[in-house]
Amino acid sequence: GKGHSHWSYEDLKHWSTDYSDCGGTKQSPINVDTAQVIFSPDLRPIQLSGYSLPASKQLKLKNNGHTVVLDLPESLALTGGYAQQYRAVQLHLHWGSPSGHGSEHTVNGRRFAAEIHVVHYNTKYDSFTEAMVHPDGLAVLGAFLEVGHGDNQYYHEILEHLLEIQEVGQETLVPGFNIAGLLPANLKLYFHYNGSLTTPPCYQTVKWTIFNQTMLLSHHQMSMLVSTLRSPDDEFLQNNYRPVQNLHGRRVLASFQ
Ligand SMILES: NS(=O)(=O)c1c(F)c(F)c(SCCc2ccc(C(=O)O)cc2)c(F)c1NC1CCCCCCC1
Ligand SMILES: [Zn+2]
Repeated sequence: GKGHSHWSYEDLKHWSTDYSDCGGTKQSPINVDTAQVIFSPDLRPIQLSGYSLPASKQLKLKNNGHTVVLDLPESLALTGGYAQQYRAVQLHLHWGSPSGHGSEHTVNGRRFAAEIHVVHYNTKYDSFTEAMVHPDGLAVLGAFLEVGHGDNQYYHEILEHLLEIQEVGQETLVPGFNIAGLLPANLKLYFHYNGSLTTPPCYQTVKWTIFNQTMLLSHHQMSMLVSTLRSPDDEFLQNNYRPVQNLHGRRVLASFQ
């Protein structure tokens, strides 16, 4: 997109000179200190509708130089858990390298191997470009990825195509599948806070939901994720995570004790 391409995870200090919101007081990601979260029993289970897509529905998968993005149809709707309805825009991943973890959010200082973000916009606005400049404009669902036993069949639907989009700007088509399979089965246990996009323009317009349950991928799948895509400087695209940001007094809510 316009202006996105010249920033990098190496020169984080310049983000706020080019994009003023990046220096704001409601930035993401954050560290979740579980001793400081506020148990909020009124937080409802997250409900996903229309997430199961037929294989006939082709989805665009792109290496945009900063991550791998799967465009999502607006038919995917986020209903429970938020006061208003949100519709899907895209999903993407953040990861580390063979020698280190790369989730964006951390829990009690622990960084997980990787993190998925499913980005939605509030349907009271006409489009996500309009929504993303309003404080209640965006809702992002986040889940941590770790190495476990056996391949994850849902992540396989994306990871098996990474070789087709190794270079920046390359895109391919992926047959539809149940996108909900990329997120935990238990959508009741999550942290919730108000924050921002973790990339320029860093708009402070995201209601974040970070699930407590972690997704498990095989070791081979995780190594595919961290060592396939190339970045603009033709190195491996790795460590595409922003350091955690100061809470500046924000409270993190938890739907569980
Ligand atoms: N964690 S996050 O949600 O803030 C996030 C990142 F951390 C991201 F790193 C990204 S990718 C970087 C932004 C970008 C670059 C190029 C293109 C393109 O060529 O199409 C598109 C986007 C990325 F796309 C997103 N999500 C986007 C934020 C960018 C602008 C609005 C689009 C929806 C959400
Ligand atoms: Zn993200």
